[in-house]
Amino acid sequence: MSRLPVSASKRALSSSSSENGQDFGPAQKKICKDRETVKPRAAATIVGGRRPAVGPTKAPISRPVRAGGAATVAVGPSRGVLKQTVASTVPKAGVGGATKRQPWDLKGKVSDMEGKVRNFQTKIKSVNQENEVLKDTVVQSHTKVVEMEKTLARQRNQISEYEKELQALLGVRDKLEKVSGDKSLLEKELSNLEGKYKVMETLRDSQETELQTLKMKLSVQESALARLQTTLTNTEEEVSRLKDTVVQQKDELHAGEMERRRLHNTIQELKGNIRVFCRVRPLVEGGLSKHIQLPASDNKTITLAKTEESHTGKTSDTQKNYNFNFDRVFGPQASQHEVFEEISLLVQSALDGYNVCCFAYGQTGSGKTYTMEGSEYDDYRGVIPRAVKQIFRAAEKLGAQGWEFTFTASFVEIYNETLRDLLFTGKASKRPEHEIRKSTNNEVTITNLTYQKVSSEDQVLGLIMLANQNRSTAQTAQNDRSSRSHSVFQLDIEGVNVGRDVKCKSTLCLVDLAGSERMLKSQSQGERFKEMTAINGSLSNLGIVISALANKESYVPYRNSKLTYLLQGCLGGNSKTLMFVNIAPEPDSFGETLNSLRFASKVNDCVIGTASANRK
Ligand SMILES: Nc1ncnc2c1ncn2[C@@H]1O[C@H](COP(=O)(O)OP(=O)(O)OP(=O)(O)O)[C@@H](O)[C@H]1O
Repeated sequence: MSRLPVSASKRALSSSSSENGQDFGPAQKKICKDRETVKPRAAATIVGGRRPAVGPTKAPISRPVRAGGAATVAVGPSRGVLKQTVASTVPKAGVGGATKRQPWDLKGKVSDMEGKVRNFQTKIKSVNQENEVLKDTVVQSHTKVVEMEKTLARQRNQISEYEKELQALLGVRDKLEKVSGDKSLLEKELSNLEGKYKVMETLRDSQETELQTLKMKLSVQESALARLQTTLTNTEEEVSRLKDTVVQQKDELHAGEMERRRLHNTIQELKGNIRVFCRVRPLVEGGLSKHIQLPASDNKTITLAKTEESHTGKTSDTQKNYNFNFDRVFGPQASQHEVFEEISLLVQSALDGYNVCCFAYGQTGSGKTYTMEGSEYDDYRGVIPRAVKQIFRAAEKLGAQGWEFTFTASFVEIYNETLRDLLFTGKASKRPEHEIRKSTNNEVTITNLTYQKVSSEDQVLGLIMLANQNRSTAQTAQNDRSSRSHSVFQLDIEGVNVGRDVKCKSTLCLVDLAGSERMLKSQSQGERFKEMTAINGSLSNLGIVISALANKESYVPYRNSKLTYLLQGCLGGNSKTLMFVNIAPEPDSFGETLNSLRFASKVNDCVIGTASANRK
């Protein structure tokens, strides 16, 4: 039998049956009573929280169970209950069929059939009731489903909101993590800063202590300063007095300096504006040969003694003496220092504004270069380096009196009447030619020559070395060239005393002449002859010029040789001249020595006019 809800016709059948209640009698009433009692029993089943033991109830009843709740429980009476109810209403004998009707017992059979019909009707009723209950349950369940869907939708909305919130919270968490990272960094920094702060505090404390100490010192020094200021005021007054004195003394000093120059010059004039010193070189093995005699008591005389053998042998050998007097004669033992002492006064004159010329004359190997240049070792330095040293030292001292000096150096060689710049540093192929020029104010200059400004002794010594290199290069090309050429070192000196408006200008000229030995014309040829002619010409012209100056002749043949032309400014009226005559002591040099001494003696006899300083 179907448990689906009973169709309307069946329900009508059932209700009609019910309306015709008399068909069922008390049994029908019992069923109705049962229906009233069903609900409380179903409710009792709910209390247990378990599905009621209704037995084979199928889909229509069981579906609402999914929702759980009271609807599921209010299923209505179980079939067991119904069966029990029906069974109790049907008389056992008729229904059970235990007793088989006789074929003829039609009445009995009808009665059984009626009993069966009643049973079925009761069942139908019960099912209908059950269906009603189920319908209610379905409606309730549906309502609940709708509510639950709404709830579900709300909850979904809520969940999505929660999810959004969660997303937002995740962002917050990231930020929080970052902030916590920053925080730990800041904490570290803070701890560093705290450490530094502590150090600073310690430092501050120590500095405060130091400050206190300094304040104390300051107050002590302030009182000292006050005392010093008083002293300073007194000292300033004293200084001002002293300054006046210094100015006065400077004036006196300047006057004294001018007086010194005047007296110095007077002494030089008294000594003669041209002086001749004789210097005798030692023999190679040391000492002196017999033919040269230097009286011990006197350092101004030299005697050349010549022994002439008797030709006949009957008479004894005769000795002929040649005596010469000079301003000074230096023996073979004389040191470079001793020699320079004698001419240092002349060097001083150069700074005072007088032209000074110093030259060495003598045969080859007699010691001219040794006298003028010497060697690089201090004790053996010659006239040129010593003069330079003296000049720079004296200039420095005069600086304290307001003098300022400028120095210009040049170094020239005269070989075969040709000029050669010994300070030239360019290529040999580009060596320029030189000419001597005389300006309108009688100043002699050489074209294309190196005029080097110098301000120290070392600088000049460097130039002398350069000149020697240039000379030795030429020497390699021609043997003994240096012996056959004149070398002229010139230092132009310009001084100015700005405060006193005084100027001076002079030239110190130091000359190493070519060897003066004479050669027989028959012995010299070609270049040698030319050289000899040039040397002899220039040296003899030097003698002629000095002699002309001494005799105050109207014409002085300066231009007859390059040497005298170049030395024009340093010879004559406005200059002081010193000549070294160098002597070789070997007996075989006797002739040349005699010639040299004779030449020097002539020069020594000359008195060249009175020198006047080049002052403006
Ligand atoms: N007074 C002296 N004391 C010691 N040695 C000297 C003296 N004079 C010269 N001599 C030495 O004699 C040698 C020749 O001297 P020096 O070269 O100066 O002669 P010189 O006249 O310049 O010759 P030259 O004309 O060839 O240049 C050198 O070795 C030098 O050192």
